[in-house]
Amino acid sequence: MKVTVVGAGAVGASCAEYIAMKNFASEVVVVDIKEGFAEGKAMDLMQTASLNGFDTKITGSTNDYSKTANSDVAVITSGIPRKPGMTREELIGINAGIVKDVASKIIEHSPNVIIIVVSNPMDTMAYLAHKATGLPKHRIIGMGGALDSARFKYRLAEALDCPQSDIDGMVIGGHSDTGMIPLTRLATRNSVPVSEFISEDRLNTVLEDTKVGGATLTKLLGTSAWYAPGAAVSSMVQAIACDQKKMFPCSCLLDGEYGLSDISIGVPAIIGKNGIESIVEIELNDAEKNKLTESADAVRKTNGLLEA
Ligand SMILES: NC(=O)c1ccc[n+]([C@@H]2O[C@H](COP(=O)([O-])OP(=O)(O)OC[C@H]3O[C@@H](n4cnc5c(N)ncnc54)[C@H](O)[C@@H]3O)[C@@H](O)[C@H]2O)c1
Ligand SMILES: O=C(O)C[C@H](O)C(=O)O
Repeated sequence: MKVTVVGAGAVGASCAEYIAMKNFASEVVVVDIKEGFAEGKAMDLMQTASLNGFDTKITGSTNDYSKTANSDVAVITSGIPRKPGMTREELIGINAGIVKDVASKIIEHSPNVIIIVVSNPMDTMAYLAHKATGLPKHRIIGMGGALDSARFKYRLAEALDCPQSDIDGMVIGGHSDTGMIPLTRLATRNSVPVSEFISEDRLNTVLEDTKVGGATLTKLLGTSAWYAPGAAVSSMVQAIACDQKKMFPCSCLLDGEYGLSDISIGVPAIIGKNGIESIVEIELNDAEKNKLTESADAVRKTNGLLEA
């Protein structure tokens, strides 16, 4: 399994590191536009191999996509991150051009690749990658829901004062401060609804904290987060590499599922060797359906900016 990671910045490097640490890929090629940066990150990471016990070969390249040839999976993290006080949507002006350019270069050298889009605003960037490459819809996946769900579980475990491993929960909808839909009704602690353990008010606080999870970290760090994003991407790459058929909420190009079409937005999907193996249509109640419609309207509004 050969994996390309475009963008050797905070998220790209974290993603390459977690992929290597999980030891399922033979090769990771990191690409960046900044001269020598990807080569430097790759060398630094390779010098952890004997310490951390992995055999994955990590190499770096300054914008030479021939090095990425025949990648099975490519992760797009290139682009600018937000600063405190910004929304992800404000990044579209710079990131759209970068994602479009990078996606075309990737498939030029790896025609059978599965692309995972990370750059923000992620749902719109995934949609753009579909439009720019024309790849079959199962081969472009946006990463957002896996991260948002991990943050939801973190917040739930904090509220219930229990280990995160006791918690199950999922966030669907757009990967934005207002568009995320943490499915509190379906969240459980060892199969028991979390509402049995905490009050409705506390659950609402968990919901709101989850939605602004990225903004909270951006305020603390001065730039956006990278450890959990890198870990979330590496889990999705592993699901493809090992054909795990694992369910992740992720941004999928919809064709009638959940009553939505021609939009990429977070819904549960089975991820395996073909990328998106299938989309899982769970029964939502009316309130959840309305939230998904509102979230989709907001993503469409951002998609509209691509034509501007
Ligand atoms: N979807 C998510 O859940 C999620 C999570 C975290 C971050 N992000 C997004 O990921 C992106 C990267 O974040 P970061 O913190 O790693 O930023 P960063 O600034 O640390 O790294 C971005 C890297 O992209 C490189 N780059 C820019 N243009 C390029 C091009 N044309 N080709 C190759 N490389 C190029 C830069 O040189 C830089 O090294 C941001 O848009 C951020 O908002 C998304
Ligand atoms: O918050 C951001 O801008 C980055 C990313 O989308 C995140 O959720 O961490």
